[in-house]
Amino acid sequence: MTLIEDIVLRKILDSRGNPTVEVEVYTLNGYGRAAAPAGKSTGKHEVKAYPVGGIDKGIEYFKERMDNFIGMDSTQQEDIDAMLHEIDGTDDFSMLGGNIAIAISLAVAKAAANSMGLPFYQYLGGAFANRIPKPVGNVLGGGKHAVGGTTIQEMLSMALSDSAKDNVFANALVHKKVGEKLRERFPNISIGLGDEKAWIAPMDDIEAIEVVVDAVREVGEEYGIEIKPALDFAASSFYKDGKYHYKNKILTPEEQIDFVEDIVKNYGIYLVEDPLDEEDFDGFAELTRRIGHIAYVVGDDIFVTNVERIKIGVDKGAANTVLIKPNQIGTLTDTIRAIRFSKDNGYATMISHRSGETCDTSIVHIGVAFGVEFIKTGAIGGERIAKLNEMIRIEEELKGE
Ligand SMILES: C=C(OP(=O)(O)O)C(=O)O
Ligand SMILES: [Mg+2]
Repeated sequence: MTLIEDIVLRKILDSRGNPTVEVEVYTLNGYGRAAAPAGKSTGKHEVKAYPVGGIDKGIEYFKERMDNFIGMDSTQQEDIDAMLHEIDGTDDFSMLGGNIAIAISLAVAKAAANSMGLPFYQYLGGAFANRIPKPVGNVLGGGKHAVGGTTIQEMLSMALSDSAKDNVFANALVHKKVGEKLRERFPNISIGLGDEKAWIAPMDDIEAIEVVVDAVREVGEEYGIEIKPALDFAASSFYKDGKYHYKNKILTPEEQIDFVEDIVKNYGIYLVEDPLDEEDFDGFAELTRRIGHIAYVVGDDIFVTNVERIKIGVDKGAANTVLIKPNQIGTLTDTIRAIRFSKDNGYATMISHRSGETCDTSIVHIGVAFGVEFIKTGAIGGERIAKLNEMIRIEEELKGE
């Protein structure tokens, strides 16, 4: 019943209007579909999204080797993912493409879940899959995701109540409130949205942080919900020649650590992602010593969902939270290993969308299945609300409503 009968790959649009890959897997009585997202501020150590020659080349490469998968049991995820590694034959998916690998890997798992009549999160996590990660939503930003915005890539709202529904709505209200503040401040300028549908405005980083911190406080007070501000610096994007290049200043690595520490302490920032360059494990460790007791220090580009790199972080005490992006590593098995390894070593986890997205909701299900603490998947926007609304549905299901 769970044996794979067919696999279909196609090119579809992502939220930036670029091509991405969607995969359908059929068993005798089940079906699963998954699509890959696309990063823009990608980590140097991520697997290759596509082989040289692009998406078409990767699809062709898979089709020539698809017979290996026909007849395999879709419930044997480790075997499926081992086969993906085997047909690729490299350690960075540079022949098949990590995006094609992850879409196949997830579509197989979804087909298995569907064949067994289970919701995806329950198939993956079993009876104890009952906690919804807290949503962390991008409300104002810049970096590589927006021309003319802040240097810091993302300024986010983290609603922390026990209700996923209230949290999702609270983050959307913070987004709205930030928009109102920007319109008041820039009455004669058109204000836009970046790749993740966060606002973009011509402000320096501190001005923008102040707008977000105020919006978070006001919405929190109005609705009686605990909401905290968070930042994703994506610092590798503006680290050049040993220095951090902001719009209005250039900082040495030591000054960057002081700057992040000051911001966290002065503005009550509860989570900082990629505050330093992706190779600076020692800097991450120093910053974690200084602020790790009051804030989540998250590694994205530095860890790239890769157990080998997370292990270096654990050994050095770098960061206290791991960002989980399935397409950074290319298979569901490797993603789950990264989550488990992080948790076993006392790190928190945050599963994440990419700046280029589809309406695929797999990250929500993985987050619920494995007790991931946070999920970063925007505050508004079609491809973002696809995931946020899925959280609301799963919460209802878990409560038996
Ligand atoms: C979501 C992010 O951006 P991208 O997908 O462009 O890497 C991020 O840096 O956390
Ligand atoms: Mg990031």
